[in-house]
Amino acid sequence: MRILLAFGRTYPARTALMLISLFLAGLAEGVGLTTLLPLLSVALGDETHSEFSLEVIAILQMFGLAPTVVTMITVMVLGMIVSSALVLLGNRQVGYTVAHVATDLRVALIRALLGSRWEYYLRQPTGALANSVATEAFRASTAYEHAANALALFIQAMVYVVIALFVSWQAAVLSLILGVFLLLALQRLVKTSRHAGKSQTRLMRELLAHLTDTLGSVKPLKAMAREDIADSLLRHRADELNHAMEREVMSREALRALQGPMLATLAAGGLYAGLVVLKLPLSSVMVLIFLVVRILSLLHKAQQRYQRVASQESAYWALQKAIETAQADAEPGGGKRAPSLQDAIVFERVSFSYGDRPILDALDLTIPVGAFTSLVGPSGAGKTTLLDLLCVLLAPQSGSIRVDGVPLEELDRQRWRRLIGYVPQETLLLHDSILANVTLGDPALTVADAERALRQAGAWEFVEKSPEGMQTVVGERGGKLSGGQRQRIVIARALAHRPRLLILDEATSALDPESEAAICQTLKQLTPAITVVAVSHRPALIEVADQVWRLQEGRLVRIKGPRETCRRFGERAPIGPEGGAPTA
Ligand SMILES: Nc1ncnc2c1ncn2[C@@H]1O[C@H](COP(=O)(O)OP(=O)(O)OP(=O)(O)O)[C@@H](O)[C@H]1O
Repeated sequence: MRILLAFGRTYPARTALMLISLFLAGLAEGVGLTTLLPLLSVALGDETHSEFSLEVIAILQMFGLAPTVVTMITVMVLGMIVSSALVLLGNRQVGYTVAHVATDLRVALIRALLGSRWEYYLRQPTGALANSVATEAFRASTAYEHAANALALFIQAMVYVVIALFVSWQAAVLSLILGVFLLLALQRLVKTSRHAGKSQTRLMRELLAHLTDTLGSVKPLKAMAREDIADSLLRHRADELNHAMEREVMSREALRALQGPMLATLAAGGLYAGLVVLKLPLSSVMVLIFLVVRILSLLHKAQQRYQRVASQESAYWALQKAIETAQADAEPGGGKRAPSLQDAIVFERVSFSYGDRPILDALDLTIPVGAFTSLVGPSGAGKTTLLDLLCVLLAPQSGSIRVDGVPLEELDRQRWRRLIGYVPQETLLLHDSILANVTLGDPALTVADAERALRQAGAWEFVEKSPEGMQTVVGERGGKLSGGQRQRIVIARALAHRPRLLILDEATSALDPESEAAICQTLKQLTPAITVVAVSHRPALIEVADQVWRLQEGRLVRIKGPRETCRRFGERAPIGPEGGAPTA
């Protein structure tokens, strides 16, 4: 029941209210039931009342109530009504907490992941994340529900034990011993469920991670008639998951099925012991049998709930671990200074490596504000890495990056990033309208902002012609649009919030030369209001650039850009040939 403690710490008020109402419910039921023995005693016409019956009758008389059958039935029914009302209150708390648990876990995981370092985020399979948000959060919340119910049933069983103690302590002790024996005998089935639950958690993560990857590459798989490979891999994992689920169902049903015969045997044994061995009056034996069977059945139900906890809780711990590891790898806090972007962004002897693999080697670069800077270089040279450093997604191992003389790490990171419009290599669109794809649901952006951005990106012509204009839905990953149209929408997205620094990573690779030339001219016109840094091999982006740098073997060589520009923007001595025709 570690999970209940964990939730108790997170939701102390709710948990306390739940426990108090469930305890009081058990107490109310117990008080109502105390009249059962004298009631039966009166109804069966016992000549001598048991000690317990006499005490109950004395208490009733103390409250001015005559110990008639009607009074005792009324007390019993009232006890049940109060108990049910309190159970409702307790269960309402459980229900509310369950809803909160799922939502809070989802939000905590998403926040932790979005706040984690870029390198950590890259290692997370998106399918596993989707699984955590959907299935694991749900299973974790049901684990809490079952744990709370198990506890409620256990409390109820203990109330009955206390009543049984008053009726006959021997019978109460006997039922407790039998109860513990029953629980221990069936503990193996709980263990099986726990193992099956753990396997389900692991397999579900793997399955969804694999499924997401496969769904992302359905087109080439279908085109090459290779979907059977994906199908068989998915089926293999699904079969394993099925097997784990079957094990869990089997142990759950076995536990449920064993309840009937075990309780019948114990009741028969109790009847025999009470009547023949202990020679108790029939009313006492009936009450005892009722109590023993009720205690055992409550304990058994508590165990069934506990079994469900055992099978579901692994999802909670897996989710909690995912949240904690993401939090442990959180982005270091940025600085407090407001970014200005008036003069230049300067890379000074910047070195970066992934593990022990060097990518950038004491690199120098000046990006003048208001200019159009292009970066070229062979695949894998580290161009995207350089852009990631600029967006503070990565941090250099040595050297410094300064914006108007202020080190990047001293700037307020969020404010710096808000100055950036970023167009990534992959044109990932949401399955939503063009408008939603441009604004990304940002309430600060208007339809007019989206239209302006679409015009700037050269997308307005085809958007206008689309049947529903900006409300046209682009399909899964933008599948209803051409590659070039998708790229233009992604460029519009980067321009919608009026960035001061536009970063383009192979942003025009899917465009035909004419469209590309047109967009490049538009992008060029954005300068000097916007500083543009573009990674590209395409002639058009190189032609419009004020300076072009080639990245090779971790160093930069300038291949275009007048010496005066460099001096004007305070750049150090150029490293390579300058002013020549683009050679990339
Ligand atoms: N997260 C990462 N972890 C480890 N290595 C990485 C990571 N990201 C990139 N690399 C490696 O670093 C090198 C530089 O990658 P980068 O994406 O910056 O190159 P690029 O010049 O942009 O290439 P391309 O033109 O093909 O996009 C590559 O060899 C790549 O394999």
